[in-house]
Amino acid sequence: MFAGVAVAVGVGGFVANKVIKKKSPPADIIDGKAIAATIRLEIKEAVNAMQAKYKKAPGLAVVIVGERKDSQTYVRMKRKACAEAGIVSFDKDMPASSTQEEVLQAVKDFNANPNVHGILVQLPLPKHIDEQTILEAISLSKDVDGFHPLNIGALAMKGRDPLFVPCTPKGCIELLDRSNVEIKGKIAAVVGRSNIVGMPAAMLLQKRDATVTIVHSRTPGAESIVKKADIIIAAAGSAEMVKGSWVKSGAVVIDVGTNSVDDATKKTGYRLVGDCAFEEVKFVASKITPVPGGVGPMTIAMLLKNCLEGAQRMYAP
Ligand SMILES: Nc1nc2c(c(=O)[nH]1)N[C@@H](CN(C=O)c1ccc(C(=O)N[C@@H](CCC(=O)O)C(=O)O)cc1)CN2
Repeated sequence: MFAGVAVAVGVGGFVANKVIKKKSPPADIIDGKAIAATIRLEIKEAVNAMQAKYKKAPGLAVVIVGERKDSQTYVRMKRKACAEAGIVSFDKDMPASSTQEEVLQAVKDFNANPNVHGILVQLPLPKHIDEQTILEAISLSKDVDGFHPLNIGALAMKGRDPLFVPCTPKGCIELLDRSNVEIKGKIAAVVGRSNIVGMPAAMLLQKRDATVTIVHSRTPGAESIVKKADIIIAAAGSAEMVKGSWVKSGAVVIDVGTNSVDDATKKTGYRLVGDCAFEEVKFVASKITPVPGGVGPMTIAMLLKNCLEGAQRMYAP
């Protein structure tokens, strides 16, 4: 943000009023990587305690269908995080040619396995498989992604709580809480309305007594709506869409986007950017998450947390 400051400037005995544009100091960075690391240690301790008490470790089934590079990276990260936390991962890697029946069977087998407390099917699935059918086949009590319609339905209802909350929106709220950002009574804008992030994030904010508007690709005057918000969750999947001019001075900005843009200066040929124009927004917001290193690591930490909670419910209901 630029604040206009009127100062008296003396030039050779002549004093004139001049407006100097002074840049606000940059926002505090909400370090999702560090917060996620702390949470993962907390989970590891809780897993050790569960081992000591029940002689059981939480088990997470991770199903991946196909060879998408990004999905393989995320699944590798999830399995590594499980191993570090003492959570046993049950791996099911299926070729892209797998039929819907075969994927359904994998889910049913994990539903029936008492050592599996959480089942995650990495999205997106190949086009010939109906995602919704697969997600609805996951046992409610093992739905660690929180994508089952009954879990989503409970999230939408006043006075009801789902068994599991989707990991990325849960991570956004955890980032706000651990950064001492008050949610109650605040105006919030969620940019994006996906089932995985935007819509559940809006419901979570509302459950915490924020007044929430969801802004999407068909919203007229999106900028002026976002500009009223004290808390912005940007989850549109559109690189650097939220500009500095969209953000109210002092707002808290949680950027969920991970968009890769070409960058010839990088060894990889690309770099990751969020849904916010970070270099502009950081001079307007009071707190902001970076990309990478903001919400992404929290998605995995929350997956572990959901799996632990699922196992705890089974052994100590
Ligand atoms: N079954 C699910 N599928 C998908 C989900 C999900 O929650 N459940 N979310 C996304 C992808 N995702 C997890 O699966 C995910 C995305 C990003 C990150 C992350 O840590 N990103 C890093 C950058 C990593 C990189 O360099 O590529 C960051 O932001 O710092 C973790 C998990 C879609 N599918």
